[in-house]
Amino acid sequence: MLQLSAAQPHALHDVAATRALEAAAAASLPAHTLMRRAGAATARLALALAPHARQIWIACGGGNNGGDGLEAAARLQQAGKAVSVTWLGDPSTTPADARAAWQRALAAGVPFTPGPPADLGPHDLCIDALLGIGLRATSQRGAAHELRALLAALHASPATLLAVDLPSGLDADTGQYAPGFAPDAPSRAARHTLSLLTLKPGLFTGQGRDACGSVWLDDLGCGALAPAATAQLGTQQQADGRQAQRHASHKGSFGDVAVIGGEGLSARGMGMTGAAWLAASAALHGGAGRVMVALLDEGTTLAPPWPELMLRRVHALDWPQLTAVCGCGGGEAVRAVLPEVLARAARLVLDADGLNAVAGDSALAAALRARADAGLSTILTPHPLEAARLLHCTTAEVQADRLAAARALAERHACTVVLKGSGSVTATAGERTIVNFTGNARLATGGTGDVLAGLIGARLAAGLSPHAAASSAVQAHGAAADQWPAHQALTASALAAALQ
Ligand SMILES: NC(=O)C1=CN([C@@H]2O[C@H](COP(=O)(O)OP(=O)(O)OC[C@H]3O[C@@H](n4cnc5c(N)ncnc54)[C@H](OP(=O)(O)O)[C@@H]3O)[C@@H](O)[C@H]2O)[C@@H](O)CC1
Ligand SMILES: [K+]
Repeated sequence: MLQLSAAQPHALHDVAATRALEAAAAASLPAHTLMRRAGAATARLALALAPHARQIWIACGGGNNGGDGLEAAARLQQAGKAVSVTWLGDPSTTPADARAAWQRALAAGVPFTPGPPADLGPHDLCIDALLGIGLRATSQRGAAHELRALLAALHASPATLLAVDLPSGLDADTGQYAPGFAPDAPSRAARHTLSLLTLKPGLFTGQGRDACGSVWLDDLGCGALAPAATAQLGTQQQADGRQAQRHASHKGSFGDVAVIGGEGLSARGMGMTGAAWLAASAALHGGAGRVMVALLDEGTTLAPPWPELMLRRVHALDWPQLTAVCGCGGGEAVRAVLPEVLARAARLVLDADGLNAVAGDSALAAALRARADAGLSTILTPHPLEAARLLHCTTAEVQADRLAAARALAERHACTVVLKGSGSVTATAGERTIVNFTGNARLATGGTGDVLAGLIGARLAAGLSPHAAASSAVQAHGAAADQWPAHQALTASALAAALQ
């Protein structure tokens, strides 16, 4: 068993791949072995998480996820713990593995109760074994009401919560709760999830991170049988331009980045030059050799906030040599320069208002699509609303399946897509989709998206492939936030300066 960290990448398997592994493993092992291992792993983690728990309440559903809970109950009872189980199953209809586990729990003397003990406290433990990967949009046997009542009790309890396989009601593929399953309020209790056999993508994106808390994996001894991963959690740390180059380097060795954005105050009375400066600062601190800034503020001449930055007009950019980061604070002014940017930038990171402009203009969308045919690389960095505009759907539809949305965008525009949000997703056609595991809610502050765009630009300029540049920058950006001192405000400009 291991506790997940961002230190190394992990394979992710969707439900179909996990089911295939489960079938292959079950076929090669004596009956009930997998569930016994699952129950043993759950009991082991329960004892490690709450060694002094006075009470352990296990809520078990009528399927095999409930069977895992029953198996754990038997073991915890044998270990001398005060366990109680609420089981929604029916011995005549429950799957064979779960029925065997129920019999073992009965034989071990586990007490069965209709609901949770009245006085569960913060030092106690609840185990959520209501629903695993067998979640369906609607239940067929009508136990749904009872199940939701037990889930509400788990969510409201002050006790540490350990979810078996995944938090009940969470879709393992998408990271979205099925309707009616999400907690009413964020929990203050500690949360852990013990993923069994495989790690599923839904644990790490959308609502998954908040639902799961700390994630643990036990492959039940079947890791060697695992099929090809369907996605990947995290990525290898990539050497950026500075580390990859030889001692005899010069500023041209690390690539040029040109940030194009920052609508001026005079255009519509809303100055957005800060976004361009932030992206430029991130590119500079992220290792770019030279950083140019082309502000969309015709008529105004501003001194750059750092002397290393070079001001340019868009028409004076040396397109074949540079990586363009376009759109940060671009407002409406970016629309006018996009035809040239899309046609000429050798490498392009398109962000924010650049994406909105493409979403609303079929000629720009066609120009974006044509870049791939011309051998020009492009990375799009939408947040969910921008992705929805590009896909001509709602934000809720994007969030309903973030991996699918990122893949659809990558396919449609023949480029790399970073779909931002909790568990950012990097997708490129023909590459393994990567779900990011770094970052936290402190990044939800103005300007951090501009910083990310600039950092991606620096890595693309340094020669990484679009997929590697995007995924490694997302990981480094999140890691910088994870390492941020608790007592220090996280601002986008400080984040840009702290990038490595
Ligand atoms: N077999 C093995 O060897 C291994 C299996 N493993 C474990 O099995 C888990 C998968 O088990 P599974 O396939 O039985 O599905 P599971 O997650 O228990 O859900 C089915 C139950 O949920 C119910 N239900 C569904 N939707 C509902 C809804 N919307 N609202 C309300 N109820 C709903 C459904 O009720 P029904 O709709 O049939 O009335 C049925 O009772 C997996 O996650 C892992 O933990 C591991 O131990 C590895 C070895
Ligand atoms: K569960």
